[in-house]
Amino acid sequence: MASSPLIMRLVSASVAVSNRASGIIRDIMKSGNLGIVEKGKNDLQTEADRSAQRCIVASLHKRFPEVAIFGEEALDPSEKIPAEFLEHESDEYVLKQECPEYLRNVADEDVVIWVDPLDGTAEFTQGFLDHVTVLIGIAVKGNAVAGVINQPWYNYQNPDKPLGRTIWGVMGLGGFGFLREVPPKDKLIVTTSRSHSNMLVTETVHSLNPNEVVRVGGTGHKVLLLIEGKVHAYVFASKGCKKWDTCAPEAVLHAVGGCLTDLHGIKMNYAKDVQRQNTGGMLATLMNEEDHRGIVAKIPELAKDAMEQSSPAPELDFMGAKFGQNPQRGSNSEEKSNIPIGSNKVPSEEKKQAVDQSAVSPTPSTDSQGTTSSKSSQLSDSVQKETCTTKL
Ligand SMILES: Nc1ncnc2c1ncn2[C@@H]1O[C@H](COP(=O)(O)OS(=O)(=O)O)[C@@H](OP(=O)(O)O)[C@H]1O
Ligand SMILES: [Mg+2]
Repeated sequence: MASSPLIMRLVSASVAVSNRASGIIRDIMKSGNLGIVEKGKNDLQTEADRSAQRCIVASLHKRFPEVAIFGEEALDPSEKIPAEFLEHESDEYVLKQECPEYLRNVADEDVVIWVDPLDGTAEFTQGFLDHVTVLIGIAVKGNAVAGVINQPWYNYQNPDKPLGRTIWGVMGLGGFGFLREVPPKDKLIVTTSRSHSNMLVTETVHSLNPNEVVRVGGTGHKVLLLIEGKVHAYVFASKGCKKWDTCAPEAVLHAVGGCLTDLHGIKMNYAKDVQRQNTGGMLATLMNEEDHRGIVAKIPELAKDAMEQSSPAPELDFMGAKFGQNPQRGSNSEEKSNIPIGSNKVPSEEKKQAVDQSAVSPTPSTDSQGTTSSKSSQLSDSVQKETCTTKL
């Protein structure tokens, strides 16, 4: 039997290796020996970040030696990797899926893999374990086309259910491993950073007149909130986010018809020679291009002036569609056998709901209803509620 196209082999290997990395992260937390190192201001690294990266990069490199892989952590490439860190298996369910036509002949040299072995390190060290994700993003000619988001502590409050989950997606195929709900139509819920906030980050969020602000850790976690329909937009007016933070989340968003751009509305470039920082800030939505651009238009000039203009990825010929015109969208389930988001096999009712969602037109609120968090003093009067999930 002919082997699957490179992209599907990469995704299936990434799903399997993300599960192993997730187990390593949980084991290190259980051991209580986090080995915290301060890389810079407000920038931590733990033994879990290091070990998870060793596992992911070594496993993928062994199987795909010609593919460029960049991980967040600067580690010694010559160090010996323990045998139990190497994942040799692939996810069979991924391999059974059909590769979208436009990705069938991708060559090794067209691909860059961006790895954040533990997104949300600050929250990890503080015990906000459900904010943690493992991110493996796959870019083709600079475009984020496939990604895996593994959440090691999903279901931690429900011991009857399996701990952890793996969400993955391929642009043109769909997104798998999660349930999507239509977000509320009569309000605007915005998510942003919990641990890397400042006046500009906060003011930019408030300029959108949100009814609710959800401050949680991790880029992966926030994009999960977006694709599950718990928030309408993820806004971050900071240059601090890096390519390994955004590549996998952006790819999963693309797979379900969403988009991630800088605050000027320019899409990110994930080619191997790009600068690592997303200096244009970031905006992610699961809206159509017009609505996404509507949010971009509301970002204040002050925030745009403070951010650089990103150099966009070259246009990828995606089945004739351009950025924001990804026709895929639908519903999904945690069960692997269920219909993937983005599949053309989406039932019509689910399709309708999803289309309705894309037409969300936020109603600005003018009354202050009080807030629920200690950050409440920073909120503008229009914000009714600010939330932060509880510690384990
Ligand atoms: N220096 C700096 N400045 C501003 N923002 C930054 C910085 N470093 C990382 N990030 C943002 O931090 C989040 C996750 O990053 P990491 O996975 O590297 O972990 S850590 O929390 O920073 O330790 C993620 O966002 P939040 O979790 O929402 O804060 C990144 O976008
Ligand atoms: Mg990160």
